[in-house]
Amino acid sequence: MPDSKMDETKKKKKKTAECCGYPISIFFIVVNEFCERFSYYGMRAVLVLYFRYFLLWDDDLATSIYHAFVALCYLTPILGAIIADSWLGKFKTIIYLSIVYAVGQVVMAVSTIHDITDANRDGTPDNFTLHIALSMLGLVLIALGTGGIKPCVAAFGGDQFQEHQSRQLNTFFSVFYLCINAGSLLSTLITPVLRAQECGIHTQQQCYPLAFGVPAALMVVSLVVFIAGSGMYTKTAPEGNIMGSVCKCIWFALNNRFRHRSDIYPKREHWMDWAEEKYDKLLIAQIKMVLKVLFLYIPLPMFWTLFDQKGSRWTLQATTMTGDFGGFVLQPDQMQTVNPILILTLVPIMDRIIFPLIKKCGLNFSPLKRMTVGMLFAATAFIAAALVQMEIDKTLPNFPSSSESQLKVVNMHSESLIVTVPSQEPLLIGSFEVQHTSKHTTAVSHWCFTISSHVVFPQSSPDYITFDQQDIRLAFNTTPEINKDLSLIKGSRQTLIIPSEPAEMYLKEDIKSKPKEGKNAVRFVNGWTAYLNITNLESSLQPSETSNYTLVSQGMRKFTLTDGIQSCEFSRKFGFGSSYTFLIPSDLFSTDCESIKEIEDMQPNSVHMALQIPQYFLITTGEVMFSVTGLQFSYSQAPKNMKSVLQAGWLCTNAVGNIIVLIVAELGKLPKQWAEYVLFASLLVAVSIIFSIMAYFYTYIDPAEIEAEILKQQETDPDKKKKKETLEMEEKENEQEIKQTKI
Ligand SMILES: N[C@@H](Cc1ccc(O)cc1)C(=O)NCC(=O)O
Repeated sequence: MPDSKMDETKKKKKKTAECCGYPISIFFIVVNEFCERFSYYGMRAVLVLYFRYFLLWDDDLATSIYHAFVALCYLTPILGAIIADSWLGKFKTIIYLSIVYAVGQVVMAVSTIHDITDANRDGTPDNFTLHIALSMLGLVLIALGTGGIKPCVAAFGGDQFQEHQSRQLNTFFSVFYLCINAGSLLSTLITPVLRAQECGIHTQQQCYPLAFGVPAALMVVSLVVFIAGSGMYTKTAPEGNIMGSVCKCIWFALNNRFRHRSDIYPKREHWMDWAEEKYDKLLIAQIKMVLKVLFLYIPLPMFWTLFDQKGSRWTLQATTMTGDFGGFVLQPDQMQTVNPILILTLVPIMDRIIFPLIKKCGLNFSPLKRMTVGMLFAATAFIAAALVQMEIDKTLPNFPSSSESQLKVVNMHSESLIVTVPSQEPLLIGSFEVQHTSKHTTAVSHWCFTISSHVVFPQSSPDYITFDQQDIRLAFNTTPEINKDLSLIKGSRQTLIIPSEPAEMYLKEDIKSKPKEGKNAVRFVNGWTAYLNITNLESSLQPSETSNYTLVSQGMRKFTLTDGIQSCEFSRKFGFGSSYTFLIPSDLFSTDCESIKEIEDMQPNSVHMALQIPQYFLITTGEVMFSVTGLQFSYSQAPKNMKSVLQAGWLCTNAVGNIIVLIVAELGKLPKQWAEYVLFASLLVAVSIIFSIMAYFYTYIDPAEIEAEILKQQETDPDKKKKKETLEMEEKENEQEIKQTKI
């Protein structure tokens, strides 16, 4: 009896312990997956912050390395699958690669301990090279581990089920997906909190070691749980270098087909049948099964291209919205946790209610149909995102185009001022002219000119619009008229600060996009007669000086202003994404900071983050239909000895999707974000139509049945023995050739 058939028979005969119809070993596998996903997503949640604020990389480098790491995590599954199916088997591969993974997590956690190189005890590492080297080593090990075990764990879980448990097998993939999301949800909530703690041996710093240490510990737990179930698993042994045989067989078929390209040779049903002269029918049939599924996967990366943008584009969209939900405040990046929360509710609803209902209605909602509908849901999610974006666009400030400049004038002089700019009506700006709005006074002694350079200043240099003596005139009631040469940078917003001594006026550049991460940009103009120290600002402010912007989070923020002798406190509640210039008058301390006036440079965000819930709902419904079904489909349609390989193929669609996101992000963007969302939605609709046509021609198979059928035929086939002998002889010849070449 052939080995493979013997394994199959053994599997059928072996009675596995069951609970409610499920093999007990499944419990260890789903707990293992929960811990592993906790470890992976927990580490990922704080990774960019670690790059940015611990290693002090800039935004671009931090995000590029982050995306490269994620892409690597989805490319390594193919390696894990080859090791499992051809060499070690799934069980050993999971154990060995989990050890690599856990070591990687520990190395990563160690790399975040600032004290290991902080000899001067100033709270910052002294040897960044060591921290970078350790963290890169850690990340490579993690990518190898997490990607390597990923295709094996799902397939190994599937292997635990026996033939009579096909209903339970389908449920397993849903439960598996639930565990992934429960683990990731918990960790994305917990690790940022751990990071926000302070810890350290010599100095107290943000606690990255804890934020990375807990995921490392969970990975060790994951490994221990998996080993604990060791005695209960059904383990299928690898059948030699299957990937090598597959490649050789395909190569032979292609070559043979080419050699017999003339019309005199009779056609064969499939191009792989040209390998029949040399290779086993079973292997050819198995390769055909895998190729058929892999061909079907070609359009799938487009789904992931849209799906993975919820972590980037949608989070950026959230930074231009407000997250005040009354009882609690949601930060823009926390909005992503809506996805696993919805998964935890939608998977049971789909499995228990929606799919059975569809079945009851007599509709055949086959896996490939589900996946197509999932893609359409994702496309609709992007239409919803485009509609939200249009609402946001209505509230965004009118930023200058690349050929325009915007100028604002702030008059801190004691007299009113008339400003004249060519082709604009002269404007009168009172001294600290104020409108009383609620508790705080709002200065209205400013406004914006939007100046199109090509219209008003045709003689200007390419980068600057230069106001010459005649161009801008500032007239006070008593002071003589002042003319000023000003250089306005094209595409920027600038503020002309006129201090108490107007001749010392100067330009200060304004923020010209929404502040990052939904924060608020604030700055102060010092109208007090001496230097001032203000909490949260980098350095003290000289008289008449304007500080750079500092970013503050949403909520009540307190600033203490002191000149070294006197001090007062100024508090203000901030929303999301606003920008303010605070004018400090000369009566600051006598009014106990009450006289500080604010200029709203940029309105706080007004569109609510709750508007993103429909798009999250749609994309998550799409994910349940597409991803859970895809996982199940990849397992059910794969031959017994190539289950991990097809799982890896499935994960590869995700890697390609991620790479497309990277390319699209680098290539030019459409001028309007909503248009980009509509473009992506249209592309996915087009791709899902192609996929549905491909799916229409796909015939579902039962690989085990086909394999058994072929084996039965081969028992009675006299040619088979001959072919096997030829194959073995050729392999020997090959080996000898290699030996001789070496000599
Ligand atoms: N739904 C995702 C998991 C997830 C969790 C948290 C997020 O902020 C985003 C995504 C999922 O199930 N992915 C599959 C996997 O194997 O990780």
